[in-house]
Amino acid sequence: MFIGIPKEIKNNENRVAITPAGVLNLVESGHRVFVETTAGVGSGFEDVDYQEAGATIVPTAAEAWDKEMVMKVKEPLPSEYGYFREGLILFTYLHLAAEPELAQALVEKGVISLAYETVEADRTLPLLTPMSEVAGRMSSQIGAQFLEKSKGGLGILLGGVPGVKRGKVTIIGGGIVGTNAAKIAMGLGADVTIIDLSPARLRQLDDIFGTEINTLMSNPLNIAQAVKESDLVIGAVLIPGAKAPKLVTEDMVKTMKPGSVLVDVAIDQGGIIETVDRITTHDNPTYVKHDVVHYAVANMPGAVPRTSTIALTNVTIPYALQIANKGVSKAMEDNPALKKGLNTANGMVTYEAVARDLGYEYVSADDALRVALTK
Ligand SMILES: NC(=O)C1=CN([C@@H]2O[C@H](COP(=O)(O)OP(=O)(O)OC[C@H]3O[C@@H](n4cnc5c(N)ncnc54)[C@H](O)[C@@H]3O)[C@@H](O)[C@H]2O)C=CC1
Ligand SMILES: CC(=O)C(=O)O
Repeated sequence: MFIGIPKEIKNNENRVAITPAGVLNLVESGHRVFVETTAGVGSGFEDVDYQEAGATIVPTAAEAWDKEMVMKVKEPLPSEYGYFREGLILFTYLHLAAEPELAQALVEKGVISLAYETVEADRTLPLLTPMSEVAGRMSSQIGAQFLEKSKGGLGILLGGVPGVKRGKVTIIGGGIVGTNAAKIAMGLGADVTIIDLSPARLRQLDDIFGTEINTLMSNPLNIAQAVKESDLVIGAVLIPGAKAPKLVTEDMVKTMKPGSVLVDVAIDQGGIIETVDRITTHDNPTYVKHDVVHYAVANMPGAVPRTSTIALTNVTIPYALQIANKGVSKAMEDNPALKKGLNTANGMVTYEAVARDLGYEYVSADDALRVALTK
């Protein structure tokens, strides 16, 4: 199979969808990889590194996009929709429930799109996990920074010092992002509370962290109380594929101390905080509303591209190899985890939560692919 790797164009997105080691893997299996020039530079990989691994460097995005399968990191931006065409296999993060225009373009053009974030194996999301680990760890670091006075924050140190109270951090959603946010916030010495909807998950968190953290059941009363008392709130909820529920209301935000900080990591699925009304960028990451600092960057791992690119491609390449070796239909037939990744095919929406949230008819992956075979 011919596989194209365009350079990422989102603001400050320095990750790339493949490393030279990944190229070698694909080339050794008989495939050809076409990498847009300088695509890897932000992650520390030069064109020559890819060439030595067996890739062909192409001078333009168009020459990466015209291959049978395109691998990316972030969801395509409107300027890339022109590259879509019937039968193109697109393997990347998509977050379609929060990206209706992108969903429409993929459907209209008949793209076979597989979203990293909905590939699901044994109730885990293996292609989301490493980036959630990165973003979770970053969220506490970032929150701590924006609590500094010069950054618009309250002017507190999360760990306090002897004789001075520690800062309070509330993490809503105790999955991968939440657990990693808690590790770093606890390491900084903060007083940490995790809120989750799943009693089983709260029990696991209690087993992991012991009495060092507080766990709370997710309900509007507990969230309101915790948000009011917190210096930093981190949004880390996910309902796979679906638009994130608004769990922190504007009224709750108004009860926070001026200079408190909200980091809505779940912004890539639309965000869980009502006052997060825009996606921010690494160039301009925050805005202030009701005197509270809001951070809503949808590609947080893009700020640490070397770590993130390697972590991401460690998990994506084995799936890309299955698609390239067997063809997309057989690869999905053999691997139900990959089939869960299918979001659109042949003009149909094949992920139920995306179809429901965006108002499309849901067609199962099997039915959508059957239509393709009879075309
Ligand atoms: N902004 C960024 O750069 C990045 C954002 N993310 C996003 O972070 C979000 C979280 O991802 P993960 O931690 O990997 O998901 P996860 O599936 O590991 O964890 C989600 C948690 O939310 C909990 N939950 C569901 N409904 C809830 C509710 N009503 N109240 C409280 N908890 C609830 C679940 O029980 C689960 O423990 C996703 O939207 C993901 O796409 C991930 C990486 C980077
Ligand atoms: C998960 C995601 O969208 C990211 O890492 O940017």
